[in-house]
Amino acid sequence: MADSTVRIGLLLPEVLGTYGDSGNAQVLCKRLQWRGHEAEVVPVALDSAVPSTLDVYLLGGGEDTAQVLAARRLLASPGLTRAAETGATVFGVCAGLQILGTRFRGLDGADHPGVGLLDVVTAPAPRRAVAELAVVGGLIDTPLTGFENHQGTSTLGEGSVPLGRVVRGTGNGDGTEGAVTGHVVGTYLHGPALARNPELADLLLSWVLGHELAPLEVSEVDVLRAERLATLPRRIR
Ligand SMILES: NC(=O)CC[C@H](N)C(=O)O
Repeated sequence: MADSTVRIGLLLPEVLGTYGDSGNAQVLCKRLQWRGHEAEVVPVALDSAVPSTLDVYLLGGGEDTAQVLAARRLLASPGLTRAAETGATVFGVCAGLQILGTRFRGLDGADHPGVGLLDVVTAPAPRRAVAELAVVGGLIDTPLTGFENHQGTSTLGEGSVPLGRVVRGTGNGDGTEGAVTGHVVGTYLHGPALARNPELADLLLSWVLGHELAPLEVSEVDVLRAERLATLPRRIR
C-alpha cells in the first residue's frame, strides 16, 4: 500500500448497487477502523476513470442491462485489471462475479466479454434462483450464508476454483458456488455477504494488509451470524 490509509474501491454503484452489496464496502471499512487502521470507501462512478491504485475493489449485483454497461466500462477503463495483476484484492457478487469472468450470455442470447480475472463463463438457466444460499468447504472453515437472486449459471475453467460447495440453494448451478483465482473472489452470496460472513471479510482484509488480523468481537455481528447458522442442518454448522 502506498500510504497507511486502506482505500476500498466501490465500483460503479449506480449500476451495481441493486441488491445492497454496497454494504460490503462499509463492512470492510468499519472492520479496519475498529482495529485502528485508517480506511476510506472510494466510490468509482460510471463516468469516471477506474483508478489502478486502490487496495481492494468491490463489485455488486445488478440487472442484466446494467451489468452489460458495467462490463463495457471496466474493459474500456482498465484500472481494475491493472490493479488485480499487481495483487489487489477483488470481490464481486452475482453480476459482479459474472463480469469478473471471461464471458457471460444475456437473456437475449448475446454473449458479452467480461474482464477475465476469473476463469468463469456464465449463461442463463431456464429458471431464476431466488433463495437462501449456504456454502461449505471453501476458503473459510465455517459455512457461508447469504441470499441469491439470479438466472445465470456459471461454469469454472481450470484457472479458478469454487469458493465452496452448495448445501442450500443453487450457486453456480452444478453444486459449486463462486470462484476464486488468487486474490480475486466471486460469489452469488448477497446479504451483504461480508456483513453476514465476517470471516470472509477478514480473509479479504488479511490479503489487503498482508498479515492475519486479530479477532474482532462485535456482539451484533455475532448474534446475526449465529442466527443465520442456526437455520442450517446441525451436521454442517
Ligand atoms: N443478482 C444479480 O446480480 C443478477 C445477475 C444476472 N443479471 C443474473 O440474473 O444472473
